[in-house]
Amino acid sequence: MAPRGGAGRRRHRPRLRGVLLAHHEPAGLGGLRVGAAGRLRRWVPPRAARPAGGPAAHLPGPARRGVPGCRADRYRPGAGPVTGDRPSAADPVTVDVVVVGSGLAGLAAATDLVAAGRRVQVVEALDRVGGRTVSHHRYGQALDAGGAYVGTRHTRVRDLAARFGLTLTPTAAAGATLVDLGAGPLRSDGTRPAFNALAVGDLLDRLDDLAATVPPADPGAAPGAAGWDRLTVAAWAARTLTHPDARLLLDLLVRQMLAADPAEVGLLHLLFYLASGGGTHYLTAFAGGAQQDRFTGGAQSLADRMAAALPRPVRLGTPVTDLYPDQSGTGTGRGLVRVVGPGLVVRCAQVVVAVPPGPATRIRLRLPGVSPPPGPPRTRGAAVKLHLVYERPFWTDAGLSGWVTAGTGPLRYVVDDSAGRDGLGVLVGFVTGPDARQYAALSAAARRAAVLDRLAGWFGPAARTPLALLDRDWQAEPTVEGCYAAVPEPGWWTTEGPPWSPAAPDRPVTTVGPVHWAGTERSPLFYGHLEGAVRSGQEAARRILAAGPPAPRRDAR
Ligand SMILES: Cc1cc2nc3c(=O)[nH]c(=O)nc-3n(C[C@H](O)[C@H](O)[C@H](O)COP(=O)(O)OP(=O)(O)OC[C@H]3O[C@@H](n4cnc5c(N)ncnc54)[C@H](O)[C@@H]3O)c2cc1C
Repeated sequence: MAPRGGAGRRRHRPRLRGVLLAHHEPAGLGGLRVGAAGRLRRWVPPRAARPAGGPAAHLPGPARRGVPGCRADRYRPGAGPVTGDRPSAADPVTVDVVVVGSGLAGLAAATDLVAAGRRVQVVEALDRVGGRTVSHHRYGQALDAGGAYVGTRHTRVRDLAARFGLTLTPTAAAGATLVDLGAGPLRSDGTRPAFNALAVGDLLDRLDDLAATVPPADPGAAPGAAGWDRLTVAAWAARTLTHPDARLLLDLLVRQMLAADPAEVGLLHLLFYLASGGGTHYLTAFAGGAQQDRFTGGAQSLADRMAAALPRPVRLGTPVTDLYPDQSGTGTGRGLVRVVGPGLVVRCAQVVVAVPPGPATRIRLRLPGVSPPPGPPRTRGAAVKLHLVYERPFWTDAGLSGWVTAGTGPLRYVVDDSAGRDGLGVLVGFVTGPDARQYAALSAAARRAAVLDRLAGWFGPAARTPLALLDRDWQAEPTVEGCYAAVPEPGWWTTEGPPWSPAAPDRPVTTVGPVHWAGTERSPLFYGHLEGAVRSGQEAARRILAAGPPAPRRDAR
């Protein structure tokens, strides 16, 4: 084994401590920071152009350089126990399982495999763990720039949180919410816009009734699947919903839940998502619903703790590029896989590829009989998440909860993530779908003006002077490609999906030979949620363990 902290070791340096956004933001959407004088400073360098060729050419420059955000010293970017500066190493390190990706799916798989005695190496493209969970700490408060909320039914995430000593904070909002459908804000006592109650009830019942006919494990088997898959949600609404309030609410729901335009989403995908996640009421509810709690110390703390508990440090800053059959082994060394990336060669019996569907297609599979990974190949989800930090939650003075639902962009949703009424005020905003694409194209000044003008219109002039305004564009993440989760093109489910069916030989499966695909997009339950990610990782580990103990390796180290 290569010595830890050898010549190639790059120590983690918290060079951007206190800075929210990372280097992989695109040109035109860097991190924004409001200075003491209230002026907004741009501090994130624009995205570098992609150089041609090179071992990691499939990732943009900043991703190869590594993205800061890792806080634990035991992660060793670009070095560590795996060794090697020798992609052709004749005698690379051998483990039982390599897990590609250190999001919650990969870490859940690694945690279970290690608990069962397997030697596991996690390899991560970025210089931090957590994937779509990223927490930043400002003014003593954790700000979740990615996945944040944990629902009452998200039992696997809750179990892991308890196991790793983490606490959850309820997100319940008190006070009136605002609804702005274009003619200025209206107060509402519920969390949903005060629409025509009959139209709303009818819409939600219809959606839930249709979703109840969609088996999450095989959406294509639903009686109406063929027609629903190619029909967009927008087309279905125009055809079926007569009340304008029902159409408007459906539009808002799709933008909120899927971060996509209803004209881009197939009806079957929406119904599957509802069936997978627990239905309209559960998915849109905070108290008692899918947004019941958030991690007190930030959602990334779960990934940080899971990674820190692994015997082998996560190998950071190393995008896996290829899976090769191992040619060097003899006897018991035969049948192994070589997992290769820049400066990385590791040999293993099994591989868990716990990366989102888009990036997964860029890992070259050179193993005989292993087909390209299944999964929605293209995604239409697009999200920018913002945090505005204020000296206090001043909106509560007016009896407001901090919640806003807007019919026009850029900010479609605002929620209150303040720790309490006596501390700092934290508003979280979401820009989704086509709004996110337009927002990302604006200059920094124009983005700031657009956000603060909107908030001032809802909460008054005090909204114009945040201590900090931070935004993160998930469209630009080369290791994710679309958020919150992959939204397949209309027609995908009945032609190529689902991405997990183990039974049907003519369909893609999540395990082919020694390769197991995981990630929230491989989970029939709670697809797109933290819970789906954990379940998929645990399922990959279960399949590996069910296959029996690893063969003894005379070359094992
Ligand atoms: C803005 C936003 C808000 C969200 N809000 C919520 C919420 O409130 N509640 C909720 O339940 N869910 C939410 N989600 C969704 C949730 O965050 C994801 O479902 C979940 O984190 C996905 O975990 P994963 O492990 O499947 O994938 P990821 O977290 O994407 O992890 C994949 C990892 O693989 C790495 N990787 C990619 N390619 C390679 C490679 N070639 N080699 C090595 N490593 C590679 C990536 O860098 C990444 O670390 C949100 C997501 C976003 C973006």
